[in-house]
Amino acid sequence: MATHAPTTHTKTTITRTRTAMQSNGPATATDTLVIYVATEDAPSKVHAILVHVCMTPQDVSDTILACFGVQARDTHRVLRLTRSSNDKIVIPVAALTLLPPNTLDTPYLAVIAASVDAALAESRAKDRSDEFETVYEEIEGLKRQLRFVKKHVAGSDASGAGTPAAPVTSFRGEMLSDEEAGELVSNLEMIGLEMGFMRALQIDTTVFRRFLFGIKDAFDKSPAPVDFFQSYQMTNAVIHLLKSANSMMAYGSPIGNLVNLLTILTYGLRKSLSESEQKSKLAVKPSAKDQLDILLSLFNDPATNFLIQLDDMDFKEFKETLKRVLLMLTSPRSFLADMPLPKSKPTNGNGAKLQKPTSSWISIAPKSGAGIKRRGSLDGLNLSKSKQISTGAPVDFKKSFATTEPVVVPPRAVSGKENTKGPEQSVPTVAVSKDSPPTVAVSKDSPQDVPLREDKVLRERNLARIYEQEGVDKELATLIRQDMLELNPNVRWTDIAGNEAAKTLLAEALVLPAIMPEFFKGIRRPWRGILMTGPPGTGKTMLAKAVATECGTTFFNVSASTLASKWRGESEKLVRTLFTMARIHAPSTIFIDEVDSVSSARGSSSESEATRRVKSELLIQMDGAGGSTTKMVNGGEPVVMVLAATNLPWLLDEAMRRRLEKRIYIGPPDLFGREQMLKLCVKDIVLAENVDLEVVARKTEGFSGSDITTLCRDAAMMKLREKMRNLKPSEMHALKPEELDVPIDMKDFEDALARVQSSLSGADVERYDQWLADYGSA
Ligand SMILES: Nc1ncnc2c1ncn2[C@@H]1O[C@H](COP(=O)(O)OP(=O)(O)OP(=O)(O)O)[C@@H](O)[C@H]1O
Repeated sequence: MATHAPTTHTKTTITRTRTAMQSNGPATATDTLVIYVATEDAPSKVHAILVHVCMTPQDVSDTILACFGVQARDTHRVLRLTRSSNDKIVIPVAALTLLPPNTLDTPYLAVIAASVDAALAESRAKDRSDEFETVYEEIEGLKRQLRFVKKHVAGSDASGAGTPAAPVTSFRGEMLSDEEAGELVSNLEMIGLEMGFMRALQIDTTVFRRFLFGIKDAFDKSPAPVDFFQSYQMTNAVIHLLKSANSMMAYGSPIGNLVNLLTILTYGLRKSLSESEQKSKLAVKPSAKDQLDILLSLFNDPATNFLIQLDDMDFKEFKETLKRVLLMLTSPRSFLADMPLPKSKPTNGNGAKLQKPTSSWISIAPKSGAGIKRRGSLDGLNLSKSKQISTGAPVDFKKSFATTEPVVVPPRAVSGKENTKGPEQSVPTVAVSKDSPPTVAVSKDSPQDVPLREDKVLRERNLARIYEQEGVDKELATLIRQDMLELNPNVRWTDIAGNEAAKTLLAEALVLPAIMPEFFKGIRRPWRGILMTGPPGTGKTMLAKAVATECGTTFFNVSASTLASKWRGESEKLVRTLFTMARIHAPSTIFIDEVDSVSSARGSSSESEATRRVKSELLIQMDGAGGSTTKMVNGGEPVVMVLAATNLPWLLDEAMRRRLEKRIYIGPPDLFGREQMLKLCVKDIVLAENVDLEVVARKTEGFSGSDITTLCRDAAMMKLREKMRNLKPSEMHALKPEELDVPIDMKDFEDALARVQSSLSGADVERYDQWLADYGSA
C-alpha cells in the first residue's frame, strides 16, 4: 500500500510543544509526547493526539517504543500495549480501566491513543444490550479516529508486515488545523474523562457509560427550558472540572464528590420537576458569589454532616461556579486575589446549620423530615484519602435519577472527617521503638485524613501555570526537578541502623506539621530548619532520604556546594526558585547536604562573593521573607522545612545556625546500633554457624555505619578472593555461581577487622561533643 504523506496545515495548537521524537537531544522530564494518528476515512490527514507532559525521559522513550516500535511489552506496570495482527496498537479495555487514577496526569504514562476495536469487541461480548450499543456509538466513531497508522506518519509499509516504525525523527508535526485539533482532543477527552469521572465515582466503566449517555439522552428528550446544548455544556463543565483539576488526584478530595453529587442532584431534580416548576425555579438566579460561598463552606468545614439540596439550578452560573472552584484548586493565588476566603468557618459539631445562603440555590443543613433519605450507596462517593480504594457498591444512577428525593450525603462524605474536635484534642504521636520504624499513630478521634495537599491537585498541566504565576523560571524549574526533586529515594526507617532518637525527632518534626498544619501554629510552629551533624558516614544522608520516603513530603535534595558553584551567577535565583517550588509543592522538605560549604562564617577564607550571595538568599528564604503568596487549599501557609547536614558544624555561620533551630547529632552507632547495622549488611549473604555478630559488634567500637558496611563487604569478599587467587581468567569464567556462594565465617570477619579501621578518631568525636555542648538542641 502506498504511503500517504500527511497534509500540512500551517496552524496547529498541539504541535507547538516539543516532542521527544522530534527533538535531537535527550528527552527531558517536561517533554510532551505527541503521537500522530490518521483516520481511515481521511488517511491523508494526520491528526495529532497529544499524550502527556512530564514523563521521565525513560517514560518517553519507552512509550514511543511501545507505540511505534510495536513491541508487545508491559509499559510501566500500567498499560499493556499489544500488537494486533494488523499492526494496530490495542489498549484492551481492561487495561484502560486498570489505569491508576493519576495516569493521565503523572509521570507514568498517558498514552490514550489507540484503536478501540478490541475494547469494543471485548465489551460487546460481555454486554449485548441495545443500550450498550448506544453507549458505544460514540466510541465507534472514535475508533476510526484513534487508530494508529504509523504507515502514514512514519512512512513504513502500510500492511504493517514489515519493519517497525521508522525512527521517530521522521515524524512531522505541523499538520493540524485548530478545528481538527479541537475535535480530536475533545473526543479524546471524552474517553479520558470518562475514565476520570468513573473513578471519581468508583463505579465500573459500563455503569459509568450508561450514566453519561443516560444523562445525555434524558436531556435530549427533556421538555425543560434548558436545552440540550446547555445541559451538555454542563456535563462537559463537570467533566472539564474533573479533568482540569486533575481530578484523578482531586477525587481524593471533596471536590470530586461535590461535583458528582451536584450532577446527580441536578439531573434528579430536573427529572422530578414539572415544566412550570422548572421555569419558576430557573427564574431564581443566585449570584455566583452565593454559590461560591456555599462551596467554600463545604470545602472549609472539615467536620460537618452535609446535606446538599439543590433547589434550583442555573447552568451558566453553575458553570461559572465550577470554574471558580477549579481555579481555587488549581491556582489558589489568583483565586484568592479575586475572591478572599470567607473569614469565619462555619462551626458545626452535630448538625447545626452552616451559613445559610441568601439564595435558594443550594441549602446546606442536615434537614430531617420528608423527602430526605440516606442512601448508603453514596458512601462510595466518599473518596477521601483513607478510603480511596473503597469498594462500596456502585451507585445506581438510574435509581437515583428516578427518585424525587434529594440525595443526602452521608456523614464524612465530603470531608471525610467526622467530628469537630480540634487537633488539640487528638494530636497524632510518633512512636519509634528500637525494633520498628516510627509510625504516626492517629488517635481514634483525630481527623484521619491528611489535609488536602496542593501538590496532589496541582499536577503537571496546572503546574506550568502555577509556576508562571509564581514567577518560577521555567528552565530553573526543570533543572530543579531533574537534579533535586527526589520522588522516591526508597530508603526506609528500617534500613537505617540505630539513630532511633534522630528518627523519632525527624518524624515528629517533619511528619506532623505536614499532616496537621493547623495545629502547628504560633508557639507550635514547625522548626524552620533542622541540622543533622556528625562524623562522615554515620547515616545523615540516609536519614534524609528516609524522611523523603516515609514522610510523604515533597523532597528536594540539594548539595550546598552545587548551589554555590554550578550555578554561579544564577545561584541566588536558583535558591529562590527552589523555595518557591517547595512552597508550591508543599508540604516539602529541602535537604541541604554539606550546608557548611555555603554557609561558612562571614569573612572566613572560604567565603567567596558567590557563596555570600547564596547564603544571604538562603537565609532570606528560610525566614520566609521571600515567600511566595502561595496558599494551601485550606488557606494555611505551605509547610516547607529545611533539613541540613554537615560534618563541620563549627564552620557554620551564626545566622544559619540560628535558623537551623533544631540541631541533632548523628554519631557512630552504639553497640546495639552496630549489631543492627551488621545484620542489615549481611542480610543477603549466607553466614556460617560460627558467626557471632554481637562479638563483631563489640570489636567495632568507634566504627561509623559506613565503616561497618566496608567491613562486611570485605568479609563477604574473603572467600571469593581465596577462590580466585590461583585461577586463570578462563578458569574464573568457568566457575559456577554456587561454587562462589560459600558461607562467610567468623575468620572472614576477623581478617576483615584486621584490614578495616574506624575512620573516626576520638578527637573528632570530642570536637562534636564540644560543639553540641555549646550549640546542640536535641
Ligand atoms: N545508620 C546506618 N544504617 C545503615 N547504613 C548506614 C548507616 N550509617 C551509614 N550507613 C552506610 O554508610 C553509607 C554512607 O552513609 P551516609 O551517606 O548516609 O552518611 P553521611 O553521614 O551522610 O556521610 P557524609 O557526611 O560523608 O555525607 C550509606 O550508604 C550506608 O551504606
